[in-house]
Amino acid sequence: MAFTARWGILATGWIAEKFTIDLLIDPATRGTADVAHVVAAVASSSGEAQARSFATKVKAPHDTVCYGGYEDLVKDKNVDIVYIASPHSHHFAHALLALNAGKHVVCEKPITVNARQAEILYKTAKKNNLFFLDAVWTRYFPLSVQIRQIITSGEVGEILRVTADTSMGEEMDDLWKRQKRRKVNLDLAGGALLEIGIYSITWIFQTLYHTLPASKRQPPNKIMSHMVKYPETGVDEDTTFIVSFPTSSPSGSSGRGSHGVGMTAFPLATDPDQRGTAGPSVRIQGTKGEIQVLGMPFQPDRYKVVPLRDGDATMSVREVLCPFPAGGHGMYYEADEAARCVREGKLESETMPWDESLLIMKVMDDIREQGGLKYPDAIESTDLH
Ligand SMILES: NC(=O)C1=CN([C@@H]2O[C@H](COP(=O)(O)OP(=O)(O)OC[C@H]3O[C@@H](n4cnc5c(N)ncnc54)[C@H](OP(=O)(O)O)[C@@H]3O)[C@@H](O)[C@H]2O)C=CC1
Ligand SMILES: O=C1OC[C@@H](O)[C@H](O)[C@H]1O
Repeated sequence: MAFTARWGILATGWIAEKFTIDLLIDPATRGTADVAHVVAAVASSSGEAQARSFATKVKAPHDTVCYGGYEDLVKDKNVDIVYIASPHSHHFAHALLALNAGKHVVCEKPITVNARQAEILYKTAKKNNLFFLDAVWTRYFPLSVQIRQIITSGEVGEILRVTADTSMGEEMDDLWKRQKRRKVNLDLAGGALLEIGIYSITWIFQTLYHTLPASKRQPPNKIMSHMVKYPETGVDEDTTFIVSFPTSSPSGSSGRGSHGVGMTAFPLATDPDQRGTAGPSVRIQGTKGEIQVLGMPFQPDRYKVVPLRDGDATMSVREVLCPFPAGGHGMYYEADEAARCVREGKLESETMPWDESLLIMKVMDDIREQGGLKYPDAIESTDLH
């Protein structure tokens, strides 16, 4: 009998819609039989009518309860897990609200503005015996699981370098002046690094750090970066970084270490013609070959394993397709992971342990400090007024 997770959706913006539609897709379509999901409630800070309109738009069941405020949602006894989909400037406050009301939490990326806030959330989850998931969706894709397995199998050798580029090809003034977007708003913790650079960091961490045995994982020993600001608002529009690790994957025994080169930008494009002619967005380079990830780093749907030529004519390139079943966006994989963890009484997922999530926030803090990107005190603070 499948375990059914009862979800409460906090906020009704762009990603909340994608996530909720995915939750409503029959898990059988992706071969999942052990967990299921119901959308128990939806809350909008813009009022109950907005929550109702969202529920109708995503085709939530008629008995989905709609609230005109987040405080009511977290009190709902029929909600097990709250999905936080507000801007990241507000994740700290909203996740704390849910944890203090005794709810498990799945929080959109980046989980907070800085590591200090993330640390408080994880401590609170632990103290209250609640599950908390850093919902950086790509990590939970079968494609990511398969790639991590290929690395740990040793097939592509010792991984020495990873490059990852998450750049959207968007016009800055259009983003800001015409669309008034959250993504470039300093008050909402906008900027390329936190918004999309986190995917480049995710690839660096899930390949160079997470694939090591837990006992051999060590924090980066060097972080270098270059940041370009968007003058209108002061957020970063273009950031490049190198993150070095003392040991290399998969064995962790080599003294060579490894490094990841991450790129992220709004005005430049990873895939300028949207036909993939620029090549892989992520390259995971090992001593016996490499894995090339195709498609944008946040939602890739295929990868190639390319052996290093060593004269063996039998070696060939293998391309693996990982489509998203039932027309889904791919967010159901993180939902399934959360439901499984809650069913098993786990507080954290092995796919994204709390200490790794915290380390990623620390790397972003470091890069921001190097670039002089500070957000207003109101959203960097750990005090809630
Ligand atoms: N995993 C992924 O692929 C993606 C993740 N994200 C992440 O999800 C979060 C939300 O992004 P997105 O959906 O694009 O954002 P939107 O601006 O589309 O939606 C955010 C929603 O948050 C609520 N909200 C609460 N407080 C505020 C506030 N002060 N200002 C604005 N909105 C507020 C509003 O909902 P209401 O009025 O109903 O309360 C609003 O609609 C971000 O942290 C982002 O990084 C974003 C895009 C893709
Ligand atoms: O997090 C994200 O991933 C998907 C992108 O389309 C989106 O702009 C970004 O916010």
